[in-house]
Amino acid sequence: MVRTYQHEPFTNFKDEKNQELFQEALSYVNTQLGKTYPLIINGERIETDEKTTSINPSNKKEVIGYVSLANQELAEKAMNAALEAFVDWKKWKAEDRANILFRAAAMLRRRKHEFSAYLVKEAGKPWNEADADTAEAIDFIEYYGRQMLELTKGQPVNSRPGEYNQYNYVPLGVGVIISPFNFPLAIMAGTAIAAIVTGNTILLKPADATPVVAAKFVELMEEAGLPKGVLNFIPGKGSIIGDYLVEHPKTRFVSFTGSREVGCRIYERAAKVQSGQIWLKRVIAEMGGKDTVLVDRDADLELAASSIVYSAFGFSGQKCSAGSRAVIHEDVYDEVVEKVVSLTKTLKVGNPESVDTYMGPVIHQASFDKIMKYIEIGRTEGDLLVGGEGDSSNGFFVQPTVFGNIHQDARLMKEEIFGPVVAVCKARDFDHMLEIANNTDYGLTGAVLSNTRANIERAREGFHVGNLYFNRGCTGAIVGYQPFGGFNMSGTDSKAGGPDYLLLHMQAKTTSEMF
Ligand SMILES: NC(=O)c1ccc[n+]([C@@H]2O[C@H](COP(=O)([O-])OP(=O)(O)OC[C@H]3O[C@@H](n4cnc5c(N)ncnc54)[C@H](O)[C@@H]3O)[C@@H](O)[C@H]2O)c1
Ligand SMILES: N[C@@H](CCC=O)C(=O)O
Repeated sequence: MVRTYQHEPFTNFKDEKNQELFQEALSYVNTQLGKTYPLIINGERIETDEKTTSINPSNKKEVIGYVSLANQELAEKAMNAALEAFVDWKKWKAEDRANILFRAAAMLRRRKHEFSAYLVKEAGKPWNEADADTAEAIDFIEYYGRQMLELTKGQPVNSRPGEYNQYNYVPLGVGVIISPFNFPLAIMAGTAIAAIVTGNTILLKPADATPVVAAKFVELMEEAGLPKGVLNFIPGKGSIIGDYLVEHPKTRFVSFTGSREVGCRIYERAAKVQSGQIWLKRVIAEMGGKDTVLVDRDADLELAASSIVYSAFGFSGQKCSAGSRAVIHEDVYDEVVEKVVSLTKTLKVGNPESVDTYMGPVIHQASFDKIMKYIEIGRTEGDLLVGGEGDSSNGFFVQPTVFGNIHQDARLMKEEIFGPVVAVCKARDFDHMLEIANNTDYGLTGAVLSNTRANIERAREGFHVGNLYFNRGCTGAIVGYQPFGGFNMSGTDSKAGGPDYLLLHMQAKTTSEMF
């Protein structure tokens, strides 16, 4: 019997033994840099002339790997491979599919630090963030494997005398999985695995900046026993193969995680029924956020300050869940801001290969430029309290930045920056705090620091986000504990790591037999 799901514990890097092991993993990954990675279509390795160079965002000169890029012809080849593989894979027993996942999870657990070390090098994640990303990937695999074992039983329905009714779930078909750079292992693996364990076959297009860790994961899934053609690995440019596959008449569903701009584009294009298409495509789209930490007048102010700081600056603010705005009751505003500023000043920014680095780089030049542009906007919209500087000479480093006295309707309060910048806004009372909390197009995460039960209950009902946290920060959802996904322009609220997630990859079939 499969043991009960429990989330993968995080590594304690205060323990010197763990530090040594992680250092060894980094050294090993250093010996692996600069390799080339092919597409994998129906198990066949295909090298293309056009390749993307994946670099270390902390050190632009360091190449993590060269990764082949698919064109439309190869995307078509991958589609055909996935269509063919679907014929057999959909008939596999759920237990057999789940067992491949459980094996993969065990293998990934054994190579945990190695995968995390790739995340340090390719995504610029500090050790603890990399470790959490790998742990979450393991969690998704373990959790979805178990969910499938339940879902395969179907749901009970009533039958009249002489009749036998059944209600079961069947897979959809070929899915296109498009993943973002910021959880290059967890979200890539979680979205891919959910589609596969439910009996679909997939085309996996990883993020442009982080294809190597995805390639390593695909290799691992092959080693775990995944049959050829079930997972086809096709890195490529969104504008070339992304649009092509989203519009393809044989695409049955698209599972996208990324920006609002691209998500909306996919949603619109997938909705158009193409010639030869015999279904309405499903789209799972998990998009951006503009997430808020609210601080009530009676909150624990130390906890409030640390919740603001760690929600804003974890992984350099590059989380859809990042607390990029703080709304503070006017009675405690000055005190909380002072604590936020002094805590921010203690954060060590630098190369994430060093164990004591709190914040590494942002992902690439375009991101660096965008964040620096928002810092300029912030200077005109409020008071720069700390940070504000960036240096992209060797890597893409931006100092953790806090702006105070930002008006509730300022751009810094409304637009996703996706970097280490937090806007702080003063509120008159709890009503005003809730009004500000709901004043964006997004609805992903939020946190409320309060010791007033009535206010907590009002927020529970009236703070319109998919993931709402009380007396803690607004990042760090755990698979199976805090299913994750947002409202409004944050996406389709798919709730990754939740009990309903796999159903999005299946359709229900009713059968009724007369005896
Ligand atoms: N809601 C969530 O669960 C969640 C989780 C992680 C990240 N995000 C969001 O993701 C964004 C950051 O990630 P990103 O910068 O990688 O996002 P992005 O939208 O730039 O890219 C995401 C993926 O879409 C692909 N893509 C680009 N153009 C495409 C097209 N025309 N057709 C198909 N695919 C295309 C990219 O190559 C990449 O693989 C942020 O907005 C963040 O909030 C959301
Ligand atoms: N699930 C992650 C965020 C994923 C998006 O970037 C969290 O809860 O912090």
